[in-house]
Amino acid sequence: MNIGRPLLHIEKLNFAYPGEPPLLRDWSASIGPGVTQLFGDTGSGKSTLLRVMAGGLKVRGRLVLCGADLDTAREAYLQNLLYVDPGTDRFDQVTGHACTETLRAGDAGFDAARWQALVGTFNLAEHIAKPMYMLSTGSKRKVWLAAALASGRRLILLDEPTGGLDGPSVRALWASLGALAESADRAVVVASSERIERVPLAATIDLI
Ligand SMILES: Nc1ncnc2c1ncn2[C@@H]1O[C@H](COP(=O)(O)OP(=O)(O)OP(=O)(O)O)[C@@H](O)[C@H]1O
Repeated sequence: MNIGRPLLHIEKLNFAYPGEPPLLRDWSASIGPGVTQLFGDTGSGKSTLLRVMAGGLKVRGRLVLCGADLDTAREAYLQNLLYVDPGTDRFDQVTGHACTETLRAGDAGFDAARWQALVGTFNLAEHIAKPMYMLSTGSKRKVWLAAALASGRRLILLDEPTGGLDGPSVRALWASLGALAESADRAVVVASSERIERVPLAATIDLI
């Protein structure tokens, strides 16, 4: 387990979808280095909370990532994180390569050798030049995961990352997350409705 300085501070968040009961009520947390699991049943709000952390939903409260306040330094905040909504159609019309270029833009710490190795392990070589709309759900997810796992950004947000993945890819994912679990200055938040037992967790956030 890593005990390090928190990278993401979350203070008194309040959020409700229009016409729905609140999902977050004065909710605060700190995310430190290593792997943190966001755990909860279906519908408990895991995906919503990731979207909030990624600055994609308007909330009341405060989010500060590596000293950058989402409200007052939005660009600096977003520059430090990587998140792809698994339901997005944002990349459908571009190739896996172009998608990766977008996800690594401005990321000085992006590890191109690691990315190349992941493309091999994920069996993506024959798909990476195709438009994303042609890829299966699992292959699309692998393109995003390869970019995320090779990223040098300080906060990586993964929503049910094993969804649609074959066995070897799931093992490669856990191996990469196992290495990130040792990190002293980078955080990964993994939303999952199943308890993670394959990597040592820095923390678990239970959404009940
Ligand atoms: N765009 C939306 N508008 C209104 N309600 C929404 C919207 N997105 C999600 N919800 C509701 O918010 C609640 C939390 O959903 P969310 O997808 O965040 O949960 P989750 O824990 O990620 O679930 P799952 O494990 O099924 O992905 C659910 O009741 C859901 O129906």
